Amino acid sequence: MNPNPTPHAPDAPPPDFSGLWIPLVTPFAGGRVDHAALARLTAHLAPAGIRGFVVCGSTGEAAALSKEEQLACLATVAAHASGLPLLMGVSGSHLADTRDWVCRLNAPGLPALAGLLMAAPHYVRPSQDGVRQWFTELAAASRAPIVVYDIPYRTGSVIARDTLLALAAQPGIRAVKDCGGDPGKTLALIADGRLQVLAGEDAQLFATVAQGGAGAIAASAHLHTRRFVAVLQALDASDLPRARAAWRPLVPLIEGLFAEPNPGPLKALLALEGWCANELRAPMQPASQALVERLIALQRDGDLPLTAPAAS
Ligand SMILES: O=C(O)C1=N[C@H](C(=O)O)C[C@H](O)C1
Repeated sequence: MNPNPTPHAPDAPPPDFSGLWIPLVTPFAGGRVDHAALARLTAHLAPAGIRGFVVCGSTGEAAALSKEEQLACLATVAAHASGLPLLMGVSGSHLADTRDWVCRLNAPGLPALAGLLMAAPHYVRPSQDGVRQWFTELAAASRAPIVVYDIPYRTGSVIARDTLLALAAQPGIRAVKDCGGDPGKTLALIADGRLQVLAGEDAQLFATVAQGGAGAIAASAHLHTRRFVAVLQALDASDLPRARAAWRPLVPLIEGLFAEPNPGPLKALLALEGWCANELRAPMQPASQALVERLIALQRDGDLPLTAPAAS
């Protein structure tokens, strides 16, 4: 495993996105980004065996952050990530504006990015030709390689299997975060082998990696981080009994964390552990009390006590 994917360049070795990536929450306090909490959480998670961090993904409530806030989050995470690689979330629906943002993220003076986690254009629902143009033009504008974020239930844009396979021919497009909800597409991409397939639905982590996927981007892994890493390591070692034993206790937790819109339930548990306030930006809402109580009971009565991530 290459420990530190390098920015894309024609003569550079292909970057390696395998392993576990944590899409960080963005802590808020009194309506502002709480950089002290973000720094503490980043520093705490970095030594847990993860591959790296995603800054400003959907879990990071990027849609509710200004561009300046996003750059400030990137700076804070870069300063506390112990040199781990960083992916920056990028989304939009205005091609020229998004290209400008991609260029800005690649500018000298900003933390070097291992890649951009790039969603299909949201709301506008272009044809597959339009989807291809979106990724092709943005990849061409980026020095950092692209991880295609396939998440039709958030964007409204389906990225068809053939479109992903066509995009795989482009040197700047190297991986996919798979939330596509199509097991056949997942398997076809793994079999094709040109794009590294990262599970983007936490509940799919085991199946995707067992079938040959390269890793996962999983919000749940803020909690019990070392156990998530152990699942991937056991799968990598083809040790199915060990992988299953590590995985099964995580499943009810993952179900609970996604029973209401992410990152509401996750932030509630992180707040109970003292990592951040239980605060989201509207229109996102904190998790319901009923779900929080269910999650607390799950942790209290199950195999996974609610503890600080690095100690789990
Ligand atoms: O921010 C992310 O990246 C993730 N987002 C997904 C979502 O909420 O749609 C969940 C996944 O765990 C990672």
